[in-house]
Amino acid sequence: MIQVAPSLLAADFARLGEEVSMVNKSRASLIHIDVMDGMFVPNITIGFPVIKSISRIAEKPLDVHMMVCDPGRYVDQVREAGAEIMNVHWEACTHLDSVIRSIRSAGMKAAVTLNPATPVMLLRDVIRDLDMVLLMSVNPGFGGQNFIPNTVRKVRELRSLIAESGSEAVIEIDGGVNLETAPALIEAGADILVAGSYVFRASDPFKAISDLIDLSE
Ligand SMILES: O=C(CO)[C@@H](O)[C@H](O)COP(=O)(O)O
Ligand SMILES: [Fe+2]
Repeated sequence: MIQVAPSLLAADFARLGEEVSMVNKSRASLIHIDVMDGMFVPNITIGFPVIKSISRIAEKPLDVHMMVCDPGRYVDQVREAGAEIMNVHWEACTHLDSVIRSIRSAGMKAAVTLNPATPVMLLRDVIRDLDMVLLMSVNPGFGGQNFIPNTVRKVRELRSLIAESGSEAVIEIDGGVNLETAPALIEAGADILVAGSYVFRASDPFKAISDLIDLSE
């Protein structure tokens, strides 16, 4: 069954506690948190003090998506903030193998994210060391963008790479996910769908999460 990770980027930050409580009570599997530094991507979002506060009330594991330059600098801070999964961009790491090792040594699950223009095959030599691969289905930096259809082909390619290599990595997709774009992703082999605007702009966010999960039944 498909899993859903609501992205808090689309939440109302003035009511962040209530939004996290909503996710706690929903059928979502993870809480997705987008950290942006204004360098790797043009936008700036939230940092460690906010993640720490979220982790105090969150009843689902925190999936922290680091859209920052040289994310290996922050492994200890991400762990101390309460993350279970640390997602780093392939494009932001000069020494990716070493960053993956330090994330796992810190006791977190290691995830690598690929931008839409970054080929799946570039993960061939690290795929067995990953717990998750996140494919961006929009260019990172902002919520509410349109889904890039080529992602579906990348999911299939990644599914084959995982099978051939004997990796246990799960496939997460992020950007423009909704009831129209999700079916092809599920069919292609995605495991987890991140959804921001689709969930938090819905009149009934609980139902929105449930409807996405029910697509895979
Ligand atoms: O990482 C990002 C954007 O860079 C995402 O996690 C967005 O927050 C997804 O938002 P929607 O496209 O679902 O509105
Ligand atoms: Fe994200």
